Amino acid sequence: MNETIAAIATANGIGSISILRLSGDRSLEIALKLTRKSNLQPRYATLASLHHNDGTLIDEAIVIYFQAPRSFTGEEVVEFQCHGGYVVAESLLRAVLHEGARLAEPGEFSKRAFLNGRLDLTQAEATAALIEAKSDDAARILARQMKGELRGYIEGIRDSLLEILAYSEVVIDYAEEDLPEDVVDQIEVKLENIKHTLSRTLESSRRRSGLMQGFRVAIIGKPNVGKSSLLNALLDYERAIVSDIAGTTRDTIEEQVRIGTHLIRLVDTAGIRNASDEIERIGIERSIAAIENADVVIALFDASREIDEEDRSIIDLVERYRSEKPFICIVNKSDLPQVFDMSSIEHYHPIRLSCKQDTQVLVDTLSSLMDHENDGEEMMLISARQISATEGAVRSIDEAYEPLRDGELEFFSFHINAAIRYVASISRPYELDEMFDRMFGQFCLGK
Ligand SMILES: Nc1nc2c(c(=O)[nH]1)N(C=O)[C@@H](CNc1ccc(C(=O)N[C@@H](CCC(=O)O)C(=O)O)cc1)CN2
Ligand SMILES: Nc1nc2c(ncn2[C@@H]2O[C@H](COP(=O)(O)OP(=O)(O)OP(=O)(O)O)[C@@H](O)[C@H]2O)c(=O)[nH]1
Ligand SMILES: [K+]
Ligand SMILES: [Mg+2]
Repeated sequence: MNETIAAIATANGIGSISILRLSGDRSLEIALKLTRKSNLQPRYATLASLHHNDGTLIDEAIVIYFQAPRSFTGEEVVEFQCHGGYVVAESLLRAVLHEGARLAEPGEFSKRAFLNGRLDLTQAEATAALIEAKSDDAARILARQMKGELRGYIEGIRDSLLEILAYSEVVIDYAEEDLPEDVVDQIEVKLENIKHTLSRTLESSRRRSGLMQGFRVAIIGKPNVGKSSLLNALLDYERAIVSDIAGTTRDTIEEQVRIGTHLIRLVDTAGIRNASDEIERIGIERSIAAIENADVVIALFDASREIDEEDRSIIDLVERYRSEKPFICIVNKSDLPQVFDMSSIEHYHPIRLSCKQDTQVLVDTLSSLMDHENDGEEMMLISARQISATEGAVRSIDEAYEPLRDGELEFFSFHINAAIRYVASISRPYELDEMFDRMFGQFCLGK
């Protein structure tokens, strides 16, 4: 008999309804006691009065019984939908604890669902992330992963690697001779495909990492072009200090803002200046760091001043990095007399605007750029854990080629085994049995 766990599943605070969940062997028994009913029909919403042991009425609530294994955790589950607020659900919780349930640890319902094979780790991670998602884009991908999209992808790769490993193990154990040349070629092609798939996933996950935490948009430009003014305009409040003194912003400022359905992390940097002294040099380095850490870069120029050396060092940076990431060139202060020579940046398709008046044109540009970034339906890894495991798998596959060609199948198996473990760790642990099932199932070795 396992322990029956209980928790209030809804947020703490005033709301019309709260849900309390029970999971474990004694869930039904406890529910029957509180409802004073003789039975609860599985998966039916039943209106019932709930009572404490001493007969005090707790609430009138909706009760739903999920009979094992057809429940979220795979165990016996009962849900109570009671009245909200601070008191009722707490009182109900005390009642179920009194009947022998214990308070669940954080994540314990999901842990049980995982241990009972209802969820794999990608689904558990996606569920946790979905609850914290900050944008529609992230939520869309996470909802699909919660339903098993990434799980299916990982299982497919695990299966292909397992097939290769099982084959290698059979040859090691039972074949007298080396692998024929064409078989080596075939295995190599299969490995190459797997590696290619994983590498593409890694690449697109890194490229689109902004989806989860918000796209980082860095604003660079020489002093006084209006970087902080632009940040404030996009945020719609006076976050950064703005003044006509060059070098007002000394440290990097970062703030989140929603643009359309997207979440953006805006980064205001110190103005880039020619490296005449130590402090200014640090300013340049900070801007380069900002570019390198950004998903999108806004390069800002000042329409009311002549183009100068400082602008040129910005243009140099645009030129240097623009093949690596999207740049948006903005010529600010369009409300003032226009002095800036546009021809020097014409081929970057600059946008003219005034931070003092209207930044909508930039908002639209950013919005369509983000829409475009999210187009890809490629598989996406959502955590550092998943990424490092995938990198490990690619590394292990790389190390497997040489022993395969040299006919050293023990070493080959060793590396494929490592690759499987890496891939498996993303979803659910690998068990040796799976390989044996493959080996004996597929190759009919005796009976
Ligand atoms: N009231 C309530 N709402 C909820 C949840 C919950 O646990 N309770 N969920 C909690 O996260 C989410 C829904 N996820 C769920 C996933 C599986 C099962 C479930 O009973 N699965 C069974 C039966 C499947 C079926 O009948 O189609 C199973 O997998 O065997 C329930 C909820 C969001 N909304
Ligand atoms: N007329 C006009 N003035 C602007 C506009 N945008 C910014 N300014 C002014 O330009 C000056 C510099 O603005 P900041 O936002 O501090 O410029 P910055 O690029 O952050 O400057 P540093 O942090 O010193 O590098 C301030 O006096 C702003 O009021 C604009 O669109 N039109
Ligand atoms: K300034
Ligand atoms: Mg500033």
